[in-house]
Amino acid sequence: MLEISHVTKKYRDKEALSDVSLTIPQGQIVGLLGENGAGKTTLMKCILGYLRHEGVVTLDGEAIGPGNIHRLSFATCEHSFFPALSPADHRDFYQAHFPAFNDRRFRLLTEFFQLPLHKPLRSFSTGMKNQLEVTLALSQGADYILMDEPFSGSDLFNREDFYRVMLGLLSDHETVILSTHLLEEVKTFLSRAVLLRQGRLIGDISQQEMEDEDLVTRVKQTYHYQADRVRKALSQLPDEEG
Ligand SMILES: Nc1ncnc2c1ncn2[C@@H]1O[C@H](COP(=O)(O)OP(=O)(O)OP(=O)(O)O)[C@@H](O)[C@H]1O
Repeated sequence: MLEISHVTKKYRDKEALSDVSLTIPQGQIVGLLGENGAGKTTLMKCILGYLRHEGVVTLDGEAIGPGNIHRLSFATCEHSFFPALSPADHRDFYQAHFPAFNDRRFRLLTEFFQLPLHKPLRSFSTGMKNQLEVTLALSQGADYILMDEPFSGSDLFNREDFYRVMLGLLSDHETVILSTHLLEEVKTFLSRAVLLRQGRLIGDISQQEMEDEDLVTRVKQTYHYQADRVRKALSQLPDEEG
């Protein structure tokens, strides 16, 4: 059980997270949703202990630290790997550091994404780098897998097929916390959707609620989506551009 209690994070005078509390049991696929700048990445980094913050994050009652950090993995869209090393080099590094590393899963996912195993990452496209991030996060042997917009740069077919492969791979004790803007694509398989706005937790939607009401409609209502903002923007164009 991951427990986030009263987490507040300030970057100088900017409050990026305000008193966020959330309990995430094992086995859920949690969508972390919110507008640009809502605090999704910041929350993931606070969970992982990468950022100093107020409040407490615990895993099965223990603060996140050297004794349990291996139980969390992170696929970041900021790219965390060594550009001169290949996927195979990264696999060796992970195998040496994470006793529960799942090599079968690594091979399956690198084959699925058709990632060249022996080329340095500097020769990879953005989508390929993200795919390796996801592959390693899912192969580490963690039971809380955090993914921050993992599909940016991946084409539609790779994303849709990947969701299916991921759902087939995950075991009951694995939890995925997935930050994404691709609501339409993920709404069918989320077990829960957590909504952030301006650093505050403003919604926690269960699977049952998502079955009762379309997630995209609910999100638009929650964020007071301004349906006429496109018309307003276009109406400000001079005639010759319109
Ligand atoms: N290193 C930083 N220094 C100062 N402010 C920051 C820093 N990182 C993030 N912020 C601010 O904190 C807020 C939350 O940012 P964060 O990256 O967590 O949002 P996000 O929900 O992940 O956004 P996006 O969907 O655009 O990736 C934003 O206002 C952002 O400008």
